[in-house]
Order: sequence, then structure tokens, then C-alpha cells
Amino acid sequence: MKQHENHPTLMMIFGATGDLAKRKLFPSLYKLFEKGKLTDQFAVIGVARRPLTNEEFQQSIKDSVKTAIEKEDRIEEFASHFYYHSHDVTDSASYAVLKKMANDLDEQYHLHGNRIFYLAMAPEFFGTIALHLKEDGLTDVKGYKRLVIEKPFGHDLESAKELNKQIRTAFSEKEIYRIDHYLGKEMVQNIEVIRFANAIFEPLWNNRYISNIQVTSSEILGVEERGRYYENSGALRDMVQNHMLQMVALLAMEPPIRLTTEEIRSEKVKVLRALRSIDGEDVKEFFVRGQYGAGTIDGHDVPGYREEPMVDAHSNTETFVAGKLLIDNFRWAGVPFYIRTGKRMEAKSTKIIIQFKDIPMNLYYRPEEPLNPNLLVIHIQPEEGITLHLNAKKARQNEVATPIKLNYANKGMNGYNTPESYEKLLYDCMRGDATNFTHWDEVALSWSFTDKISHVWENTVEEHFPNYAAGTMGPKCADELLEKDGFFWWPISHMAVEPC
Ligand SMILES: NC(=O)C1=CN([C@@H]2O[C@H](COP(=O)(O)OP(=O)(O)OC[C@H]3O[C@@H](n4cnc5c(N)ncnc54)[C@H](OP(=O)(O)O)[C@@H]3O)[C@@H](O)[C@H]2O)C=CC1
Ligand SMILES: O=C1O[C@H](COP(=O)(O)O)[C@@H](O)[C@H](O)[C@H]1O
Repeated sequence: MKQHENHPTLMMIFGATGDLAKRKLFPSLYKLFEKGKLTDQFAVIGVARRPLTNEEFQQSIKDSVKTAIEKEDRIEEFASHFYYHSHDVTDSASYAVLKKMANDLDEQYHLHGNRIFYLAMAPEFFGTIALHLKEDGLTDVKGYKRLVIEKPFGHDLESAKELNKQIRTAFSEKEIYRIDHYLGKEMVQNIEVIRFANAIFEPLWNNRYISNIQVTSSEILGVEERGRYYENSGALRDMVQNHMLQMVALLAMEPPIRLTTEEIRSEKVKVLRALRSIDGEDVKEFFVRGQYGAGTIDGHDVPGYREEPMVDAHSNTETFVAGKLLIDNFRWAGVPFYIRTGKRMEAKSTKIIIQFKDIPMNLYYRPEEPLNPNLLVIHIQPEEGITLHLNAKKARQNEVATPIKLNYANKGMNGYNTPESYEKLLYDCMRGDATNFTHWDEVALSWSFTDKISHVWENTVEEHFPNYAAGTMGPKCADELLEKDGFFWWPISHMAVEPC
């Protein structure tokens, strides 16, 4: 086993019987344990209302790890570090018991008073929990205290401010780790490296050489059991306000002077500040929305959004968004960043396509036609890698330029599955590295950008909903958004990275 730094930690997971804890947190913690990144100096207290014994809780940990991971040789040893506290977070009396339990485990496992509080619960509880943690002395420790919170961070700027105010009563900004799981993805983290570690890209990374950038994050899944949440959210709040804008910020930011959390964040914030605000009448020029109707996916009929559980039969909620972003700064003036994301689309795929400008003239093969533009494709998921699309001469074909691809497939090269985002992010939190978490300034700027769009959409009933069939790449208006600028969405299905 590889030796890593030791980060003794007591983690309290509020919402430990929930979906997120089972599907993501426990398997990720197990992977860290197996890799030696989590040593014997750790303990976890799971908190939720239902009555469970420690043994029953440990059994649920083993089940969730076994469901997610094929090989779990150390599962018994791992599960023995988990303890359960049945507790309604609104019940003040119960925090004293939790404190005693935490102090005992701190001593038993030599955790130096280090505590991570992970709020895997509905956001309406965040304020109450934070307040109790402080007032009942759970944050009064010798070591570090950190608060990890899940999205959604508010519903709009106003509610996000209120939420932030509540958690700031107990934790400083430096102690708050706001999760955006896209920032834990291997290839999202690679955006910076591709840009700043290659002499060939950075000089071209601007409005002189790039014609447009396209960021697509499409899903095959529908809204599933999350109708209640999604009806109040929609794709704009669910995906654009956070994941999509974070990817745009990483693509557009200036090179930070140092690779520190503060410097990187400060560059991302500048991009969000430079985003042209889209308001009022401009919204329909720059943004389009869609909602899926019934359709066919992998040969199976699937219902439309309005037929999903807990969804209003006349719902005006968007399950698809496409937009054109403009970044009004020296580097990007005039370069559109097109984004699109949606549920029940043709493919599960997150890709970034950087399209370079055409060369001044074509000397090769049908000179009257432009050559294929150079594209740099960053494959975020499901496959991970990069592809550079170039033109070259095929052997024995004089003066004929043919499109060719240079591929780097992450999994193919390294031969292992890249770690889950949560595994990376949990480890970063234990190490105190907040680079891949979102700062309040980023959250606030993103909300103020999307709020103006939601305001217009919420006040206009979309008469054409549903406007795309499940299993397609979204509504026609998304194609028209690019067509009017003389571009088109590069078909992501033809952009697969081939293993080397
Ligand atoms: N699931 C996912 O993939 C993702 C989830 N998120 C976010 O993570 C958070 C959790 O989501 P998810 O796990 O899906 O939600 P679930 O509804 O599956 O789980 C909620 C958890 O909270 C507990 N709980 C509810 N009320 C109380 C209470 N009053 N006191 C103590 N415990 C309580 C529940 O247990 P019990 O009923 O026993 O009390 C359960 O453990 C949400 O904010 C969600 O938006 C974000 C991204 C992805
Ligand atoms: O945050 C969210 O992300 C998922 C998509 O995440 P991915 O890692 O599978 O791309 C999305 O399904 C969900 O609606 C949203 O809340």
C-alpha cells in the first residue's frame, strides 16, 4: 500500500441514510481507505432520524460499498470505523449526545480534534445545523473544523445570501467547502493543465485564433424520482448556475500567478464578472429552453417530463437549456461560448469543443472550399481524454488534405478507472485544499447571471413545451441559436476519443 500523509479526521455525515451518502460518500471513503489515503485514524458518525444500531448502520455501509465496488477486501475493517446517531436535526436536546459521542471518538482514534461536518441533507436544514454545531460546542475543537455542503446552494441570489449568512455564523469562508462535483472530475481538473502546461495552446487561446467554444453536458436519464426538486429547479439552476459556468470559467480564465486556491479562484471570479449580463428582451436572443416529450431511448419508449412522478401535468419547467455567453474582456471579446445541457437526450456525454478560426486560404484539394477547422476536444465523460483535429496529407494522395485526429484517452493510457469526483473532493477537504470547491463570490456571481434569465422564463409560459422528443439532442431552437452566427453544434456522437 502506498504511504500518504496522515489526515486524522472525525467526519459527521448529516443525512447518512440518504441516497447521496450511500451512492457516493461511503464508496468514495472506502476507496480512500483502500489506497491508504485514509488511515486507521478516522471515524465517521452517521446522523439521520430513523432508529438504527451501529451494527445495522455498518451493514448499510458494507452494502453500499459492495454495490459500488467490485473488490472490497478490507470492508469489515473499514465499516468498524462507522457509528450511528439517531437524531432529528431540529431537536436541540440531541446535539449534547452527539457532542459526547464525537469527543469520545476523538480520543479513541486520536483525531486531534479535527472535524468535518458533511451536510448531505436538504438545504433548509443547513442553517439550523450550523447554528447548533456552534451553540452546542461541537465546533469548539483543538483541530480544524470544516463544513461541506451540497448543492443546491440556494434557489436564487437572495436565498443563497440568506443561506450563506446562516452558515457563516458558525464557519468562516475558509472553513466552508461548497461541493460542485464537476470540479472533482479528472478532465475538468485537466482543463488548466492542458491550457497552462502546453506552449502550443496558450498563445492561441484567445479571440484572434478561436472562433467559438462549445460546452455540452447531455444526459440520457430523465428526472427520475426527483420531480419535486426539479420542478422548482429546472436545468438552468440544476446545471447551468453551477457546473456549466464553472467549466466556462476554467476555460476562459487568465493564467493564475500561482497555483493556489486564492489565485485560481480570483481568476475564475474575474471571468464571471466579465460575463455579459443577459436581461429582459435579450434573453430570447441568447438563451433557449426545452422540455422533453415522450420518445424512445435504446429501443424503449419513455414518458415525457409532464408524465413523470411529482411533475405538474402543465409544467413550464425546462429540462434543456442552450445559451450563448459572451465574455467582455480583452482575451475573449467577440468569441461566443455556447453551452447546452439537458435530460433525456441522445447520449450521456460531457464534451468541450474548441473550434479554431479558419486559415486565410485553402491551398489543398478543392481550394474553393474551406478546410475542416482545427478542433480541440476535451472529453470530460463518459470517456476521458483529448482529441486534436488537424488536416494532413494521406499517404500517396497528392495535394489532398484529409481530417485526422490525435487522440489521448485517459483510461486507455493509464489502464485504470479514474477516481470518482467525490473521492477526490473528500480527500481535498481532509487535506484542507479548497481549490476545487466554489467560493461564495463565484456562487453569488453565477446566481446573479442566471437569476435574470429565470426571471424572464418564469414570467413567460412556453407554449411549445414539450419541444423535443426524448432521445434527441434537444429542440430545434438550440440549433438555430448557432445557425444565426454561422456555426453549428459539432455532433458529439461523432467525437468519441479512441483508445491509444
Ligand atoms: N443524491 C444525489 O446524487 C445528489 C444529492 N445532492 C444533494 O444532497 C443532499 C442530500 O440528497 P439525497 O441524499 O439525495 O437526499 P435523501 O432524501 O436521499 O436523504 C436525506 C437524508 O436526510 C435525512 N433527514 C431528513 N430529515 C432529517 C431530519 N429532520 N433530521 C435528521 N436527518 C434527516 C434522511 O434520513 P431519515 O429519513 O432517516 O431522517 C436521509 O438520510 C440534497 O441537498 C441534494 O440536493 C446533490 C447532488 C447529487
Ligand atoms: O448536479 C447534478 O448533476 C447530475 C449530472 O452529473 P454527472 O456527473 O452525471 O454528469 C444531474 O443528473 C443532476 O440533475 C444534477 O443535480
